[in-house]
Amino acid sequence: MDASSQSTDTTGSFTAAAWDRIAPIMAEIEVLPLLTRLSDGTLPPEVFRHYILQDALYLKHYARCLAIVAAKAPDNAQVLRFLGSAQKAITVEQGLHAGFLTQFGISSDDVTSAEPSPACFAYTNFLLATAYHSSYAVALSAILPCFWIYWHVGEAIKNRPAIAGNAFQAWINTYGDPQFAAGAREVIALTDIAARAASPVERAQMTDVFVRASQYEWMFWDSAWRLETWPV
Ligand SMILES: Cc1ncc(CN)c(N)n1
Repeated sequence: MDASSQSTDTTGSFTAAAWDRIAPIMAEIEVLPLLTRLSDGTLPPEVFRHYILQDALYLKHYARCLAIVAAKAPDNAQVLRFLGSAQKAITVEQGLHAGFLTQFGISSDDVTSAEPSPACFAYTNFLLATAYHSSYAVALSAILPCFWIYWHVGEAIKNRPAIAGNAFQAWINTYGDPQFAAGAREVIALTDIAARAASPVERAQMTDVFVRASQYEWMFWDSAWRLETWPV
């Protein structure tokens, strides 16, 4: 599936070029065992438990990154648009997490006391550092893969034949939901607006952080599949 098949006309835009740049990463994401096994319902529960617990930690930091990016927006209209799409994404995902945490026997104490995996720690720290220290345009580009890649993956899995009794169906429904797609589309559009106002140097930084965040998306799923913990 390419960017345009998701009915966002990004032709010739910054985001279309950025999406092309991550094509090799997307090809690797599409064959990740965690996602293929989630899609056919055969993912071992301990892997999903690890993933969803790490994801709860991730989203806690991600929500703060979104707030920082919103605060950097150049005008009130963009602050409000960005906060709206961020709020939409967080609310949808919080609903999903609440259901899964219960389904997989994870308490709020487990979430509070959990240690981030190396991949989760690296990704969230990269996003927080970029949000704090970079311009609005660069920070926005760093947080975009989180929306866009999940939208892409959710859409691709949703379009496969549904497996009766798939324990992970709610995950597929959330990221395949038109509401999630709408939030992602808005952030893509805002990123293109920011890119048009950015200098060439800033646009190069935007591409760099977009690629780096996409690499971290791959690493996050891969690390959960390996039940990654700190080696020492
Ligand atoms: C690691 C990660 N990346 C992205 C998403 C989708 N917002 C997520 N839930 N978790």
